Amino acid sequence: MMDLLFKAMAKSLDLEENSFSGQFGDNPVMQVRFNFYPPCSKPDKVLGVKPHSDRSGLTVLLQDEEVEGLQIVKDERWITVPVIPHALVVNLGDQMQIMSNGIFKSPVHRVVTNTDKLRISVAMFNEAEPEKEIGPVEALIDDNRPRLYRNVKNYASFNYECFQKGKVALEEVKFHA
Ligand SMILES: O=C(O)CCC(=O)C(=O)O
Ligand SMILES: [Fe+2]
Repeated sequence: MMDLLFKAMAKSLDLEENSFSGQFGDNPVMQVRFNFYPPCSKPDKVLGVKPHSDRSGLTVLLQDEEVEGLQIVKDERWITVPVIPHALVVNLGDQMQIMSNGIFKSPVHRVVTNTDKLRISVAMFNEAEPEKEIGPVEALIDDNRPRLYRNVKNYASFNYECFQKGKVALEEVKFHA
């Protein structure tokens, strides 16, 4: 399914259809994380997850059926992603932003807590095979749109290291001529 989606995304930019899907390699990784957010007496001071963009190519998220908490930045404000029963949230991650040379965006998001309800979510992260180098598709680099990112291996673990240190991974992989 992911493969089809990546092929469609490549076609939408007039690219050869394997431009993105080929970069995920023969053994792409699917990581699953179960998130558990207990009630919190100080939601104005404590976040469930601090602001980040996902390290994945693509994330599929099943939110709690009743409790909201996920927020994204839009027009410099935090907007709550509504809970829609039985619906999945599909989010693009950093690896797609890198491969598309910044055309597809990996949005910054966070999770807020609340005083009386616990919240759970399940996130699936589709990532390139770790040892495979990913980078901007050549056809998306030209004089009008210079290369934004360098090629990287093991981006998922690099992103996690940056997150722990309070650094923004996408900034750290910027290309400097
Ligand atoms: O719990 C959520 O709704 C989102 C969690 C999240 O952003 C993540 O696991 O990367
Ligand atoms: Fe996330």
